[in-house]
Amino acid sequence: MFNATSEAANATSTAPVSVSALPTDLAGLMAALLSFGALRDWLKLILFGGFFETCRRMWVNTYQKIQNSFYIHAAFEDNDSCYEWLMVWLSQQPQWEKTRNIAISTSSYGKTGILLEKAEGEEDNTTRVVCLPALSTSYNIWFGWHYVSLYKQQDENTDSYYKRSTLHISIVARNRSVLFDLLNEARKAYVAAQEKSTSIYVADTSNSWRRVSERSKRSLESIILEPGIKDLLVHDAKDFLGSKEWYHERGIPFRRGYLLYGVPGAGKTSIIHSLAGELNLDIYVVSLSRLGLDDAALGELINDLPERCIALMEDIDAAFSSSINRGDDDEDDEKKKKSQSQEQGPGATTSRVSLSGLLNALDGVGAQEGRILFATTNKYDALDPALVRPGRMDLHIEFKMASRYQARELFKRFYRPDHIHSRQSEKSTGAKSSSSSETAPDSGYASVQSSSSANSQDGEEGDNEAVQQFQPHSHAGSKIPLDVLDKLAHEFGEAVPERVFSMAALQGYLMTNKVWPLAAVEGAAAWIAEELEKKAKKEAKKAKAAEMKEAKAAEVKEEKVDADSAE
Ligand SMILES: Nc1ncnc2c1ncn2[C@@H]1O[C@H](COP(=O)(O)OP(=O)(O)OP(=O)(O)O)[C@@H](O)[C@H]1O
Repeated sequence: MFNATSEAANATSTAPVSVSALPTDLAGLMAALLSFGALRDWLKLILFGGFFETCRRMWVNTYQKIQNSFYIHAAFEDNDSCYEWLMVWLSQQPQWEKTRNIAISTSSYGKTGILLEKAEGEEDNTTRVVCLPALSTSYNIWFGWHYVSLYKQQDENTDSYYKRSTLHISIVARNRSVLFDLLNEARKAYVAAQEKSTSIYVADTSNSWRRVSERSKRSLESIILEPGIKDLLVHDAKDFLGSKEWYHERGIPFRRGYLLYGVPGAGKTSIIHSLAGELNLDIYVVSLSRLGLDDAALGELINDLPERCIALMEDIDAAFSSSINRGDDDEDDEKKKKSQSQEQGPGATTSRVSLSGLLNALDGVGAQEGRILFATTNKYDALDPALVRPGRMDLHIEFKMASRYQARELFKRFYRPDHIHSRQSEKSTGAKSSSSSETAPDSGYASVQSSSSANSQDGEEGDNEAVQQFQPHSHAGSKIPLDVLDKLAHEFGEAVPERVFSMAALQGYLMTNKVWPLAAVEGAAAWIAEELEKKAKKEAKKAKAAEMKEAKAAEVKEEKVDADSAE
């Protein structure tokens, strides 16, 4: 039966048409074409197919139009601040907690996220994790009365190792103001989460800024500088940030640069972090010696800085002169450089940024307005005058070795009872504070030291030796009365020679007597003598090395003269 039918069909479709019978008019032509069975079927298929496709497209277009008239769509790229605001906001939404398909990240913001439990044997744990949208997954949540759909998508077209992703948001709303309400709320959540920390950004391999960590804010009181320096910096930076109009009216580029120079370990980096916390600014670290960074990439990075931020360039001298080392540590640096070049392979250079590239990036046409630049160096004289001229680096501040005043204040701050520390930090964040002249109740194991002070003055110090050797790395601070503390601080200040040790070195020494102020004072003279001896040895070694180098150079010169005269 089947064969009979198909044969009949073949007979119809393959019937020969004589060429002489070909019609000449259009109707005849159509009739002739339609006389081919297969062609007729194809035509029907095309007509029906076309009809249905047109209907489908009309439906999709109409649906999209209807949807667009009810929805607001917005896209947020992950290198933009808005993206981070939304992540913080999202991680705080109660509805978000019920989401089952999520991405987990340890990059929490401030106190957002879930605090993980301590592992066995671990003393403390501060690791928090946040639940973020997973890639290629749709989520629906409510923002007030508005239905919000979220979708995170990865950009597959980028060549770099780090793939960008974009968060798409659709809100059921006829008015765009809802989107801005959401952004306002997200930003507030972000600022609140950041209240006690500063975000640090660095450039990734594709030259985009990426938030890599956050640091707890450090109070300005914890940085001890000569009187007036901190105030100068804080007032100058605050004044600058509030003077946008003033700059614009006078046609002066709205940028400010600070150059902090001087000995290592004097507090240059610390004051920058502290100031960032005080001014509520994030820090963008520009690493001039990053492999692969060239003039164009640097310009791009500087242009991409947000309007209010701190751009930090540490050791700005090192980027332009490979022969420059950091002070005393010539040998260490030489070793470091060698191992770096071995790691990076042959032919790898530390930086391809030129001085003119940096100058252009700093104040070229595209340079971001409103940013504060902080540059640090240990080699002030090695810097090109063009780099440090006003307009690029407006304020130059020298950081010296510790004075007696600084040593005294460091001691007081180091051993101050904990409750005064916390009151001070409350004060620095604007909370109520009480008089600092309050005396702490003298109890607890640190008071063993106080009594030991009395004992030792009486010549009975043997019994406490074992206690003193135990250096508890605990959370408890000293509980010494403030008047005793002042007295000990004065003694410590007197023992420390003026402008010989860095603040970092003094802090390092006090760390060896973490909760024993008296032991710190008593041991200061011995420590100082030891350190001075080490310094003298180092100097002598350095002088000898320089002498040998000179002698070798003279020898080579002599040999050359001999060779020339022999010729
Ligand atoms: N003036 C200071 N007041 C309080 N602490 C200080 C001071 N200077 C240094 N320190 C302490 O010493 C350590 C090193 O300080 P910091 O990194 O800020 O020094 P630096 O001048 O930036 O050094 P480098 O030039 O090597 O980068 C920090 O832990 C900091 O707490």
